[in-house]
Amino acid sequence: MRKISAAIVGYGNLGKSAEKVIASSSDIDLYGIFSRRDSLDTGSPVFNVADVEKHSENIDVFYLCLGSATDIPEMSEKFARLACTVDTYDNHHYVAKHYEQMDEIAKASGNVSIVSTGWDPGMFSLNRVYASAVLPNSDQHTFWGPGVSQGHSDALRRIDGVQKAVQYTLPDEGALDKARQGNAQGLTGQQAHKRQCFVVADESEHARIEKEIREMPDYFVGYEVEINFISSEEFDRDHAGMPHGGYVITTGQANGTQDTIEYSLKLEKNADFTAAVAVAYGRAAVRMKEQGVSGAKTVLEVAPYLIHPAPLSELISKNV
Ligand SMILES: NC(=O)C1=CN([C@@H]2O[C@H](COP(=O)(O)OP(=O)(O)OC[C@H]3O[C@@H](n4cnc5c(N)ncnc54)[C@H](OP(=O)(O)O)[C@@H]3O)[C@@H](O)[C@H]2O)C=CC1
Ligand SMILES: N[C@@H](CCCC(=O)C(=O)O)C(=O)O
Repeated sequence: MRKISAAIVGYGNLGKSAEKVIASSSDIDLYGIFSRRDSLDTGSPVFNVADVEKHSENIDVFYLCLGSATDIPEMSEKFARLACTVDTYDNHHYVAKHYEQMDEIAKASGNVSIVSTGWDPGMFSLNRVYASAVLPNSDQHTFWGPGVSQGHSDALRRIDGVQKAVQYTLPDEGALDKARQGNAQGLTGQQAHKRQCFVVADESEHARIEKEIREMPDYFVGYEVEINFISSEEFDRDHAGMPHGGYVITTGQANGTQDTIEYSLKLEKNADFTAAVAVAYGRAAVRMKEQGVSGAKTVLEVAPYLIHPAPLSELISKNV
């Protein structure tokens, strides 16, 4: 069978992880990496994003490993005109708008754009829907962390004057217990998490940067936010890891009897897992296009077998 020809767009944490996942996927070849920078520290072919049209005939799917805060809204449409795309866009507030915009372009170009893959949105979205479908009057809560949110860290790094930054999402353990016991009705995500930031910047910029963080909609407004300015040395020493994870907890009743559904992830490196999910969805994008589908799709609309490298018959006999 012909291998899928894939390209990575953006070579940050996610792009680097996607490169490794593709290298270990026997059905996918990496055509190259498109970046806004001219040179990257990689053995893979590197091209400038400005030249993408020259290469697009050779590419089945673009993995858009770009930041959600500003890159995806500004750059994703161009790639959907050229081939299938997969992204991990995670600003929940604007997912529906992003989906609509990508749908229009992907339909017009005859491609499939799978939006907002990864784990949240992504695997957690699937689990929220599976659980609420079978327990319709349930109480459902999502908890993240403790761990590094790449989306929030990227948003911090987009602030003028920020040299390095990371954001840890810290769940309220008491709220987590209450959700497991079915006693957390009305609890919001903002009440259940604290956002802890470590930022490297010139001292003269601290006050302005702190204000911009606290006033950033969708990412920080409404949360308890802790901001720590630290030295570049301390940052490199203490904040190199990228663990994360979390839970989707659903409690409710089926026919008057009590049920709890819990899906959990414990990730040593957020970027590696997120890339693994995105790369799997690239398979689905290419297969759906071959089946005559076009337009944008969320993970809710992609049949599970389409993301798996094994044939459907094998999956049925082993797993059903
Ligand atoms: N849905 C989900 O579950 C998840 C989603 N995500 C999403 O993934 C997005 C990307 O995260 P992440 O990879 O950590 O973000 P990064 O900040 O590491 O990378 C974002 C972009 O910045 C550019 N960049 C990276 N490093 C440098 C550098 N040293 N100098 C200049 N530019 C650089 C790259 O583009 P270029 O090569 O063009 O310069 C890259 O594509 C997040 O915004 C988040 O929304 C992440 C985890 C989970
Ligand atoms: N989209 C997240 C993954 C989900 C965790 C999360 O949303 C958070 O920590 O706030 C990320 O970018 O790391």
